[in-house]
Amino acid sequence: MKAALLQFCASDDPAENLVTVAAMIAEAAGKGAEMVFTPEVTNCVSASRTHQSEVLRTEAEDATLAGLRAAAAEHRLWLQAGSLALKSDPPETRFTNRGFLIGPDGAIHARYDKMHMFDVQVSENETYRESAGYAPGDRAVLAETPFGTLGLTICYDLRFAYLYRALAQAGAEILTVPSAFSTATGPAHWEPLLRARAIETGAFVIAAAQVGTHRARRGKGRQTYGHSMVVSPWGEVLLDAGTDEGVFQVEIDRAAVEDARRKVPALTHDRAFSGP
Ligand SMILES: O=C(O)CNC(=O)[C@H](CS)NC(=O)CCC(=O)C(=O)O
Repeated sequence: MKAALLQFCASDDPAENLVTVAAMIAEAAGKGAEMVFTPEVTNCVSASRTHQSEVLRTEAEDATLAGLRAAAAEHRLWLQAGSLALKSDPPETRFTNRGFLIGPDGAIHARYDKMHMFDVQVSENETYRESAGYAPGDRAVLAETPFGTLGLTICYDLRFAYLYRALAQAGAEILTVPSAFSTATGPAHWEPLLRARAIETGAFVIAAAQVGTHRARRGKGRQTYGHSMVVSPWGEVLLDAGTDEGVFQVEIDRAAVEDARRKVPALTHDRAFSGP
């Protein structure tokens, strides 16, 4: 499968971001991509809840989702919208951080709501309270494609290894981790966590990421780490996109999953244990 990861720097303006991402999807299609992966919060990177309340929409009314479905259908490719920030259906007043798998028919084949909320203080002046703005999901999601079974996760989920193990044991061959990783944690944590998840599960890890200093009309701008990555089931880094924006292509051969799991069948060696 020819995979294309889109790495870019979304602003807090969904209309502008849709123009950017639609052009990148067309570029990927022109290069022969069969499946395209976009980062977390493809539609809007914003630290202002007031601003988000104004520009975000429910899934049914979201123009980015409609635009991505149209692009997938136009170019006849599979598209993973890493996530979109959406308004939730009432009575939930917080937003939802939701990933989508869209088929070449333009239909939505799967949805995943991010489960783990980034509530951390990474430094004296850098605090995140994702759970104040977003309602977490509570369901792990597998999705079938002609190129293999996907296990859908998002960003901070990456730190919860048992989620990836559960997805792989349930059949995932490709684990996706669309992200907007912080520049405080990225340098030390991003690559080793992605490689560990691939090695532990014998699955491909595909992580399209936001990058750069995000322009914001309202509230503080944010910085993200970039380094969109693809890791093989053996743990090798097949792609590290660095900090440039662009379309990055990688060939994914699902036979590598079987090969890695035949050599090291750790996924079948779990032991029940008592304590601690
Ligand atoms: O806030 C939004 O609109 C969308 N959500 C995000 O960007 C989230 C929460 S701030 N980012 C992460 O999970 C980064 C995790 C991370 O950097 C780590 O685990 O170290």
